Amino acid sequence: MGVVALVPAAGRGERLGFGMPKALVPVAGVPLLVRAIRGLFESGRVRHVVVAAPPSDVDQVRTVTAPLAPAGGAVHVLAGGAERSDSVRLALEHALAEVPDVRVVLVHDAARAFTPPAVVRDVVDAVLAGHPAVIPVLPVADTVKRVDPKGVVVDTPDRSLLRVVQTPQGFDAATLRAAHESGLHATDDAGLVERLGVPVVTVAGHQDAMKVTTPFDLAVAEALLVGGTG
Ligand SMILES: Nc1ccn([C@@H]2O[C@H](COP(=O)(O)OP(=O)(O)OP(=O)(O)O)[C@@H](O)[C@H]2O)c(=O)n1
Ligand SMILES: C[C@](O)(CO)[C@H](O)COP(=O)(O)O
Repeated sequence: MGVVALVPAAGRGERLGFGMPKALVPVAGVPLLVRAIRGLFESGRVRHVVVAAPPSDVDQVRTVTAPLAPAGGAVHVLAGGAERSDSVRLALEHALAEVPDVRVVLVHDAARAFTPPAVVRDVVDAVLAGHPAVIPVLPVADTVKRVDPKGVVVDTPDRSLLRVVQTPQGFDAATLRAAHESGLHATDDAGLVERLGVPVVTVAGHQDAMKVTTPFDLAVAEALLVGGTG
């Protein structure tokens, strides 16, 4: 099937403030990165994962992730870059060079460690059905304002047309490669693809796929586990 998942995991986790790279922070004893990779493999759609690891922790990441791979698959680990987009680009280059017959590429934040495997399946299946770019999204629950640089409200966008964007984001391999070779900048990979004029379609995300960014998010993640849904 040729599905490879890139996992940017090289962030420092400064907003979490745990004193170690966020991907290695344990929740109930299991690092976020390990949970994220397990979810990808449990989807049944992914055999190869390429992790962009914190440069200081590449060997440790190799040790903890190697046993996670299913038969016939592998977890590849390399040093990530200065920005998330650099980490994704490095992982993509590695995947295209080292993993045979890559047709679909997922990009999945290690920080979205509790993403249900069903979301992974839905994204992969939509790409395999012919969509070049697919992202999981949620509706916006709050009223949203645009403000000017002084914080004065400019207007109130129609929130029925707004979505919160999660990962994994799925792409056909050629589309993602073109996006990362474009020299453009965006805060997510779909943002690069959009700017190439390629249509990006949405599937339903899940609240458990939240990005663990702050200590509050970590507390929510721990509560999810206690509640048995994480
Ligand atoms: N140079 C970077 C920066 C981020 N990431 C990854 O991109 C994902 C989303 O980034 P974010 O949640 O913002 O993580 P951090 O950059 O670690 O957060 P902070 O800004 O608080 O340091 C994370 O899995 C993170 O590890 C990465 O691979 N390489
Ligand atoms: C890719 C992403 O998780 C989609 O919501 C998000 O854009 C990552 O942003 P960050 O600022 O690099 O955490």
